[in-house]
Amino acid sequence: KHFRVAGHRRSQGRISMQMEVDKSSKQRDNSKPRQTHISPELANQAINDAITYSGGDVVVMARTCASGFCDALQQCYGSEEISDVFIACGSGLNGLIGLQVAVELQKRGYAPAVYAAEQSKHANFRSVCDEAGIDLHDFIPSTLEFYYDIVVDALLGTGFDGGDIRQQYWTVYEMLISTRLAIVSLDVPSGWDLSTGPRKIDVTADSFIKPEVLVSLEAPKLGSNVFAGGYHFIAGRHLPQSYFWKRESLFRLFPARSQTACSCQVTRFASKVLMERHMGDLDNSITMTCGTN
Ligand SMILES: NC(=O)C1=CN([C@@H]2O[C@H](COP(=O)(O)OP(=O)(O)OC[C@H]3O[C@@H](n4cnc5c(N)ncnc54)[C@H](OP(=O)(O)O)[C@@H]3O)[C@@H](O)[C@H]2O)[C@@H](O)CC1
Repeated sequence: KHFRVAGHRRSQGRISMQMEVDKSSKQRDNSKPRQTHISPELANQAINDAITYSGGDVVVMARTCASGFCDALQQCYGSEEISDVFIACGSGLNGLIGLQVAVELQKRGYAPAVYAAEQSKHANFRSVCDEAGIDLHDFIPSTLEFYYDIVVDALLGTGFDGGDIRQQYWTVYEMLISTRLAIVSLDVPSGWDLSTGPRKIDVTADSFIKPEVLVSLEAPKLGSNVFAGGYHFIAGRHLPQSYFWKRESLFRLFPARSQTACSCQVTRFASKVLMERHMGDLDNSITMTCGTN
């Protein structure tokens, strides 16, 4: 229901979707190359501006991001299909949003459990989890794959320094690399470089996180260009698209801005699956095209 389709029409055996776009699209300068992912510098600036937009309150910002993240997760894994969600949180804002994801998922009928790798810089995880009735772990259960259906990766985001993963994170990081459960990553898959994605050394060793779903916040980061999972959403959109294309050339236009809902999916495969869900059973022989791909 969050995938806003303005209308569709059949022509020459194809269905083309017209998606709502920001009014800012009318001001685009088409002489500049189209850019679809933002640089680390702009990503970090966007964090501060998103917080300012939220009245300077990181918890308010985190809740908005969490709500959009949960919309995305729910579109891929409905609460009637899965129940137990293991959420790995780091000490920064990424982890704070992970905590808010747990609270939101609990309200939506899932059974989330939180793992905190390190003490948070932003919240008292114990009191939030106790108040919401959410399990808080300080260890990774050896039976993880037996008890949980999916894993949320909210460990390291744009604040990852690009160096070796600190020792406190090793156990959970190893789990995220080796688990057979599907991973839903928040903003940036943990350990990925903001510009290039998984580091070369990790790719060579085939030792990096491969999420099935990626939920970018505000805008996709350059490194997510190499994301090869099935579904890529954007959520937590505090800032208008014009914010990005004014600062960094042109930005791909996404469907109309919504603060809480995940408002589009970036991956082609996801488009087809989601459109099928939204439009009912479709003839498989019909090729679908989507304005955002
Ligand atoms: N982009 C956007 O548009 C928006 C982004 N937003 C969100 O904000 C997040 C960024 O928040 P953030 O700055 O708190 O960074 P994040 O990644 O959560 O924390 C990093 C933590 O990890 C640690 N750490 C660092 N290196 C490490 C290492 N090698 N090994 C181990 N640990 C390491 C580091 O510790 P420190 O070095 O500081 O002691 C710090 O505590 C971003 O991901 C997104 O979710 C929203 O605000 C909305 C707009």
